[in-house]
Amino acid sequence: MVMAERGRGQIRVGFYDIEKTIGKGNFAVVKLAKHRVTKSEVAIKIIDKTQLDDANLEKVYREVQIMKLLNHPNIIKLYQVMETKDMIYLVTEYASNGEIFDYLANHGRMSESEARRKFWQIISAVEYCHNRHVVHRDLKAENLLLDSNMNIKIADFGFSNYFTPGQPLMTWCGSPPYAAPEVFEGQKYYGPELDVWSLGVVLYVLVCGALPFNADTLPALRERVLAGRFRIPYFMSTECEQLIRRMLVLDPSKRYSIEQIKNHKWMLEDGQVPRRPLSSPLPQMEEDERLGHYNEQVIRLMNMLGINPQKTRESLDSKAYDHFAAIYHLLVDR
Ligand SMILES: CC1(C)C(=O)N([C@H]2C=Cc3c(O)cccc32)c2nc(Nc3ccccc3)ncc21
Repeated sequence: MVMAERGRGQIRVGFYDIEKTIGKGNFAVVKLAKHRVTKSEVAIKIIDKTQLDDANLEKVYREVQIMKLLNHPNIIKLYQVMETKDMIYLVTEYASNGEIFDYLANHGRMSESEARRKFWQIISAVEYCHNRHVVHRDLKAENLLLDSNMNIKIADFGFSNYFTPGQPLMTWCGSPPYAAPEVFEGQKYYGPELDVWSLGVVLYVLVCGALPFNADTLPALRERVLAGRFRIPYFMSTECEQLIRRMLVLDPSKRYSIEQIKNHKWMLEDGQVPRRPLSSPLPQMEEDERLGHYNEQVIRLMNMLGINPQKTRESLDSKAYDHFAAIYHLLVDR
C-alpha cells in the first residue's frame, strides 16, 4: 500500500488525511490526521527508521509493544501500526488540548480541587501500569496531555521518551527537574518508586505552577535534589504539603507507594474518590473485549461500511493493529 500519496493536494497515510504537524523530534514527527471513513481525529507519530541506531530502534519497538498492553482512559491509546522498509507510523488517540505544561503556562497554577481531579486520573493511570509491571521513568508536565474534555492522557508510557517535542537534543535521563535523587546518584535499578518521586514533582507543579527543584546548571540542580529541600508557598494547604513531603523522600524505600498516596487525607478531600476502585477489573465492556466479545453494534456498522465482520474479529483477536482494528476502536471510542 502506498503510504503517502497526493490525492487532490491531500497528503494521505493509509486511510488518514494528514492535517498539520503537532510535534517534531529528532527522528519523529507527529501529525494530526483524520480518518477518511469515520472522520475521527487521530495523531500519527511518523518515525524514520533509517535515522535510528539499533538501540533507539529497539526502544521504539518496546514502546509499541508496551502501548499494545495498555488500555486505560487516561493513557493515550494505540489504534494502528503501519510499517514500511524505512518508516513506522503509529496511529494513536489525539489529545486535542495539548500539554498540561502549556495549560499551566497560560492559566497559572490550578486550585487544589482541580489539581486533585487531575492527580487522581494520573495516579489511576500510573497504578494501572505498575500493576502490569510497566514503569514510565519520564513522567513530567510535558508528557501529561489533555483531551477535548480536559481529561489527562499520559503520552509515551513505558518508554523514557526519545521523542522530545521542540527540543533539539535528546534528554536521556528523563527530564532532570523530575528526576529522583537515586537517578542523580547513578544508583542501579529503580522502578515504581522512581515514578512516585516524579509524581511528587508533578503534584507540586500542578498546585504551584513552578518546579520544586530548579537551577541553571545540572550540578546545581543535582545539589538541590540531593538536599531534598524545596519551598512551600503560602497558598499550599498543610495536607497537600504533607503529601508532597511523603513523595519527595530521598530514600526510595521510605517514599510513599501509590496505595499510600490514594489513601492520603489530601486525596480524599471534597469526596473525590473515583467511582470504581482504581485497580478493580476493567469495566464490563473492556473485560468482554479481553474475552473476545466485541461491541456487536460497531461490528454491524462496519459491516454496513462493507467490512466483513469475520475480518474485524480476526484482526481484534490477533491484535493485528491494522485498518480493521483502527476503524473498530475509532467507532467504539466515539
Ligand atoms: C502521538 C502522541 C502520543 C504524541 O507523540 N504526541 C506528541 C506531539 C506533541 C507532543 C507534546 O508536545 C508532548 C508530548 C507528546 C507529544 C501527541 N500529541 C498529542 N496532542 C497534542 C496536541 C497539541 C499539542 C501537543 C500535543 N496527542 C497525541 C500524541
